[in-house]
Amino acid sequence: MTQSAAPSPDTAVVLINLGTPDAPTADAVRRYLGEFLSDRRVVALPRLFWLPLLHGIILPRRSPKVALKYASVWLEGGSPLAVYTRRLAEGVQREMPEVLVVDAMRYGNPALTKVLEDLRGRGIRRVLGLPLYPQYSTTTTATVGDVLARETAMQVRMVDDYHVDPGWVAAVADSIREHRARNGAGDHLVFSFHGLPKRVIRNGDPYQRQSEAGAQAIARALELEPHQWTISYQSRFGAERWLEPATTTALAALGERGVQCIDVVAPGFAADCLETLEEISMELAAEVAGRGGTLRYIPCLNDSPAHARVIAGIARRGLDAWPMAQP
Ligand SMILES: C=CC1=C(C)c2cc3[nH]c(cc4nc(cc5[nH]c(cc1n2)c(C)c5CCC(=O)O)C(CCC(=O)O)=C4C)c(C)c3C=C
Ligand SMILES: [Fe+2]
Ligand SMILES: [Fe+2]
Repeated sequence: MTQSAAPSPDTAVVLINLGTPDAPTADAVRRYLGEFLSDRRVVALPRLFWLPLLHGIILPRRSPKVALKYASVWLEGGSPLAVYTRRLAEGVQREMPEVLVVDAMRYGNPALTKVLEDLRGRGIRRVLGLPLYPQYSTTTTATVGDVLARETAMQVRMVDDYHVDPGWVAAVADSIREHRARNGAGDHLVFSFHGLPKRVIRNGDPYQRQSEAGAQAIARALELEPHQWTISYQSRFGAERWLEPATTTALAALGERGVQCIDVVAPGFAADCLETLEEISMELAAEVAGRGGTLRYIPCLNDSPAHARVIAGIARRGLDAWPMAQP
C-alpha cells in the first residue's frame, strides 16, 4: 500500500474496452461470447430465435475453434486486449495523477458493473466513461452508455467518440511514419476497420461515416494520394450483408492489380486483439502471401506513451467541460 499526502480523488476516468475471455479455453470463450452476443445491441434478432441458436449451435461449435485462435496470440499477462487496455490505463493514470484512472470491459472482466461498484465503495462521486472506440457505434459505444445510464449513486458522463481528434489522428499517422521509417513504405496502405451489418448503418449508425472521416484525416496527415490507400472492413459475423469492401476482398483486388507489399493499419481498434493479431497478421497475411505478396501489419497505439497522452487529453477536455457541483 502506498502512502500519499495527496487527498484521494473524487473523480474517476474509466477506460472501457469491448471485453475478452479470461483464458484461451473453449469454456472461457463460451462465457465471454455468450455475454457479448446476447446483447440486443450487438445481435438484434428476436430472442426466441437467437438465444437457442446461440447457445445450442453457435457457441458449442465456435468456442473451441476461437479458443485455438486466442491461444495463438495469448500473452503472459493474459489476452492482448486486456493486457494493452490495463497498461494503457496505467499510462493515462501517470498523465493524470489528479484523478483515478481505471480500466473496465463491457463484457467479461474486469466487468464495468463491478468496476463502478468498486468506485462507489472508494467514495468516487463523478465518473467519466471513455469507451476505447475511436468511432461511435450503437453496437459498441451505446452498449457502454446502457450500463453507465443505470448508475444512480455517482454522476456519470461519457465521451462519445474521438474519430477525428487531432491528437489521435497525429498519433496514428506518427505510428505509420515510424513503421515506414523502420521498414520502408509499402506499395499501398489499407485502413482496415471492424465491420458492421449494413442494416445498422441504414438505421442511422454514424460508424461508417466516422471511419471514413478518420481514415481520410490520417491519409491527409501522411500526404497520401487517393490511389495510395484504401478503406475496408473486416471480421464479418453472421448471415447479413456487412459493410464493403471486406478487407479480404480489398487485399485480393490489390493483388490482382499487382500491388506486392501492402501495409495494413487498424484505426478502429485502440488495442491489439484477436481481430488484428490473428485475423490480420496471421489469416489475411497468409492469404496475401499465398498470392506472392507481403502484408505488413502496423500495430495499434496500445500502451504507447503517445496513446496515453492522447487519451489523457481527451479525458481532460471531457472533465474541463464538466464543472464540479458545489458540495
Ligand atoms: C454481430 C456481431 C458483431 C458486431 C456487430 C461487432 C461489432 C464490433 N466489434 C468491435 C470490436 C471487437 N470485436 C471483437 C471480436 C468479435 N466481434 C464479434 C462480433 C461482432 N462485432 C465476435 C463474434 C468477436 C469474437 C471473435 C470471434 O468469435 O470471431 C474484438 C476482439 C476481442 C478480443 O478478445 O480480442 C474487438 C476489439 C467493434 C469496434 C465493433 C463495431 C464497430
Ligand atoms: Fe466485434
Ligand atoms: Fe475475427
